[in-house]
Amino acid sequence: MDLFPIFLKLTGRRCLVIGAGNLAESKIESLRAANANVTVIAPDARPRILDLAVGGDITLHQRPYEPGDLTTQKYFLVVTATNVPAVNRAVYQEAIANEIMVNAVDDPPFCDFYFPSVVRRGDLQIAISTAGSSPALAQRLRKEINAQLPLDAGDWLTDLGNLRREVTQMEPLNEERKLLLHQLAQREVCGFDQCPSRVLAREHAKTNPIPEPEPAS
Ligand SMILES: C[C@@]1(CC(=O)O)C2=NC(=C\c3[nH]c(c(CCC(=O)O)c3CC(=O)O)Cc3[nH]c(c(CC(=O)O)c3CCC(=O)O)/C=C3\N/C(=C\2)[C@@H](CCC(=O)O)[C@]3(C)CC(=O)O)/[C@H]1CCC(=O)O
Ligand SMILES: NC(=O)c1ccc[n+]([C@@H]2O[C@H](COP(=O)([O-])OP(=O)(O)OC[C@H]3O[C@@H](n4cnc5c(N)ncnc54)[C@H](O)[C@@H]3O)[C@@H](O)[C@H]2O)c1
Repeated sequence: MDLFPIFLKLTGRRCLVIGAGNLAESKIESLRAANANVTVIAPDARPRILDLAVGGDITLHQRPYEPGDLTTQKYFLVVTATNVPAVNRAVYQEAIANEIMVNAVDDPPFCDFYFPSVVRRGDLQIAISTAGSSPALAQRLRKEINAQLPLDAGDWLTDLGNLRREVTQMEPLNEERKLLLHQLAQREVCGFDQCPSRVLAREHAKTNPIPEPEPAS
């Protein structure tokens, strides 16, 4: 299956979850981790989901799904995770009819995207897909990568990203800048002004300065 891998920006986007059980909870958490605006519809909700609703972190409608629920608001994405396959399929049909991306959890024919298995350290995310061939393998690979990836990889990436922004302000977009950025991506980087990698970047900028603008004639 030729799936297209992308990382979506969901901040503030309206996302709807039908069902508030075990599987819904993990989807709600991953949508919230991306700062999505989450609405949940289910007659019974797990305690964690109730807490999120009470805290104002999500909107919860404690009732069964009704046809038309997907169009009361403009939703970007829908996840259906009830324990009633007929409900999940009705939600899928309504989503398709309204061109809304939909995932019926653990029900591949009724998904137009799949959830990956994810290893995360801050902004660094490694998402694993087997296209549904073996979720157990996706989970195993996640655990293996997780065990190998340093715990501070996210902090390091934050410092590296900040230094990269400094470099892109000091040097023009050319082959030398690209080589420097590859070099920095292999080094220790910290937030201090006198960090050796930052000193190296400043020295490098002297050999590759941003050209002066042409004088106006
Ligand atoms: C990655 C992960 C993300 C997440 O769920 O957020 C995820 N499943 C995870 C775990 C997991 N799921 C299952 C097991 C039992 C072992 C096994 O079956 O292998 C385990 C492992 C366990 O729990 O031990 C059962 C299962 N899953 C699907 C079916 C239906 C079918 O195969 O027909 C069945 C049979 C249901 C039944 O028996 O009725 C289908 C899907 N599951 C997907 C995602 C999508 C494809 C992912 C991919 O392979 O690329 C897809 C297609 C749709 C979707 O739901 O998006 C998460 C890993 C979390 C982690 O990292 O730990
Ligand atoms: N939990 C697992 O590990 C697992 C694994 C594989 C498959 N599944 C299947 O996935 C489905 C969901 O699993 P779960 O563990 O999250 O179930 P669950 O029983 O914990 O939760 C089901 C949720 O669906 C809601 N619901 C029921 N009817 C509804 C309706 N008409 N409208 C809106 N919400 C409704 C319930 O209120 C509840 O919140 C089940 O079909 C289950 O068999 C679960």
